[in-house]
Amino acid sequence: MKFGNICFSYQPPGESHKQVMDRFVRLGVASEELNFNTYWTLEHHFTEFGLTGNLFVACANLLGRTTKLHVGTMGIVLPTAHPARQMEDLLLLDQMSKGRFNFGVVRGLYHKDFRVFGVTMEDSRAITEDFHTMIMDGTKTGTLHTDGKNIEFPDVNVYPEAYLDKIPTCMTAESAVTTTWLAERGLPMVLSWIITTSEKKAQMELYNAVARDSGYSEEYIKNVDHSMTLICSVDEDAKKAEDVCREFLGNWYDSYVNATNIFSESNQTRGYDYHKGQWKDFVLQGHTNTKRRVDYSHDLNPVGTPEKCIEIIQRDIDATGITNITLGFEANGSEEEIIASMKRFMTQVAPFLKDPK
Ligand SMILES: Cc1cc2c(cc1C)N(C[C@H](O)[C@H](O)[C@H](O)COP(=O)(O)O)c1[nH]c(=O)[nH]c(=O)c1N2
Ligand SMILES: CCCCCCCCCCCCCCCC=O
Repeated sequence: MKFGNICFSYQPPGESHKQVMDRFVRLGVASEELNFNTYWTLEHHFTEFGLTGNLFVACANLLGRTTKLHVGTMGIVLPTAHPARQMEDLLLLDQMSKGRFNFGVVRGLYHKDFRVFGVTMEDSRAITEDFHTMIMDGTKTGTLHTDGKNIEFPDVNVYPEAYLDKIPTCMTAESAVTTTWLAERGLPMVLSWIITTSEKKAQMELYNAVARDSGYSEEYIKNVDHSMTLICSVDEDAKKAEDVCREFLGNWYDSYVNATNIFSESNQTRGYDYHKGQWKDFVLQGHTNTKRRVDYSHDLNPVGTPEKCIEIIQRDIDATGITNITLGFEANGSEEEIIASMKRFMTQVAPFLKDPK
């Protein structure tokens, strides 16, 4: 069983960038002190939704301040930077952290990122698949090679060479297309926090079926290091746990929707059907009302008493077989509440979670 802390570096109303960034660093150090295995960062640009635009820089700082903690990205928006630059950054962190960096990637959801970095958003899937393959192959051979479909450059040796024989990587998967692509390669998925247990189970069943058809053994499939993300607040007083997150999550969810234009009815961007369909379902369920959206989020995630948190997480473990659990304590708002929830999780929840039945 592995437990991680995921930190958005979201700037809530009334907080300065300095306060957000100071907390971001302190939560990373606290994660090691409280014996979390991992600390995860997210890449967002140009809005208050996330202040960490360069995750290699953010992770370098946290890896430099810690000695055991594994630090990962969840994830690098692969299509928006040159693969040689990303591979150099990856290899430097792998070497300098002695293998404590996890290269987690996403294909991106935010139109501003693509507009500013000069990439066509509708090409995000093809570019992500291309760049991820060339970078991970390059970490093994030392040479970065492109077939020229999405980017053109001569074969280059990229330094330093990898510290680890196999650098850990993962990719966030919400749609069946990404799930399938990862399964065909036996690569780890990061599952969403805002889908039901049965949807997580179905996603794992799809992955496992495609991985089998792609020739991976049952033993291999059983040991792929998938992770699931969850929002977490633990308190003996269930209502307090819910209320302490409510204001923060209400603002965060609004900021999320405002940061991307993909959910707008007039948006015609191809390649995001899953997200558009999910949002349409949410609208039909009344999630344009922030309170209802937060209520739904609370129903799906471990927010409440230790017993409720154990029940919800164990349900997902048993349904998916995933034992790499990444939690968003940041939803608790203040550093005091966040740390308190992290401590209660590690003493009153984590020790009681069991491997899948
Ligand atoms: C847990 C988790 C974490 C992230 C995301 C989503 C989820 C569920 N996404 C959104 C991401 O770019 C993308 O839209 C989907 O996650 C992947 O969609 P597909 O499955 O490829 O369709 C995301 N996007 C982004 O630009 N920066 C990020 O750090 C993240 N992190
Ligand atoms: C500051 C928010 C606290 C809640 C953290 C949520 C943790 C689980 C979800 C992590 C990914 C959410 C991604 C949303 C879209 C990404 O750009």
